[in-house]
Amino acid sequence: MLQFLRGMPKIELHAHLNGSLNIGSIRELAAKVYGVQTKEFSALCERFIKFEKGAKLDECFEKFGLMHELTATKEGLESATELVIRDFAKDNVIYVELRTTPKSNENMSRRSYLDTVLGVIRKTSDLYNIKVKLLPSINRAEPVDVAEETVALAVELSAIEPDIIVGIDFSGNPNQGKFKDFMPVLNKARNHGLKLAMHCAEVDNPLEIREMLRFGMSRCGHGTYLSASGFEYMKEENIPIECCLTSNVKSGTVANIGVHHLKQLMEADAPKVLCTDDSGVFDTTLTDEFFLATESFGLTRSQCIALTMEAVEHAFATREEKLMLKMQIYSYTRRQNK
Ligand SMILES: CNc1ncnc2c1ncn2[C@@H]1O[C@H](COP(=O)(O)O)[C@@H](O)[C@H]1O
Ligand SMILES: [Zn+2]
Repeated sequence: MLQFLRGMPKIELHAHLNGSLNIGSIRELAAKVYGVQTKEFSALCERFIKFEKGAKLDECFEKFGLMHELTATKEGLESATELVIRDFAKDNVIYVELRTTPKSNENMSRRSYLDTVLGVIRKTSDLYNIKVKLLPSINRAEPVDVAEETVALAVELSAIEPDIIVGIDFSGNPNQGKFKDFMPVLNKARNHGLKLAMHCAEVDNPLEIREMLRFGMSRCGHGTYLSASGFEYMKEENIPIECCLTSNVKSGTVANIGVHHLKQLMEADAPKVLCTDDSGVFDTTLTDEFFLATESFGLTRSQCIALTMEAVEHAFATREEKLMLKMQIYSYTRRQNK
């Protein structure tokens, strides 16, 4: 099964750029950014992927600091973006929607942050034979005027790169910031034709969850705390839940893999996609996530293929792109069945 899943062409719809830097790539990047690698740095890396049992979601957000330091320069960000794209391609991901929060510091403005990432995407898609889209992220822990700048840039750049910038991600620590404050800016993005992928119901906040469902979205990140009626609503509206198994277990938003809502979504034939979230922080790959799903819920090969086809349906891609992706997946299944 593992071999079948490794070879399967896969679709990744929920991946944060900085969170997707795996340990090997962090070391590679650190060697570039800092010159030589120290023992202390290696020890730091080891600690970085360790999650104590009973870890809380808040702890995850502290971990991003390490990568943010490595990607604080144009060179660091360029290398990181290429490494992440390379690593997804190595795992036979044929289509990835990367999300990232544009950051400004003494080296870069938010515009140059996005330009840098876009430049690498343009350069590496063909090199690694992978289709890459970009969703600029709004970090809910930051002020609304930062979100406004991000959306203005996304709107402007999507007119220049409509094949790459296709949507906006709403993310950040769900225990910080109020969704309601971001509604006008998210609405603006939507009115400009950008799709909304929103982290929703990652923590138990019924009032906010209701506000988000009323507001609507194209895809829902996590949905770990959706109520029965919330799940029903998602099914009725054909809004897929982006299920990130390892992320949810390690960050403690589901008690254990056995009770993950993927099982419920499969049984209800409700829309869902399997994703990694932060493959670096959570030390996983999309292949690992599929394997975990087969081990935990008994998914068969054909169910894995069906899940992949479902991901194509929910991708923010054009009809032609979806057709090409489906053909690649179909041709893999035909080769396997020979
Ligand atoms: C664990 N579940 C999660 N829930 C909410 N937001 C998350 C997240 N995982 C990652 N991020 C968001 O993505 C950023 C890292 O990538 P970028 O610097 O943007 O590329 C984090 O700082 C956080 O804002
Ligand atoms: Zn996420």
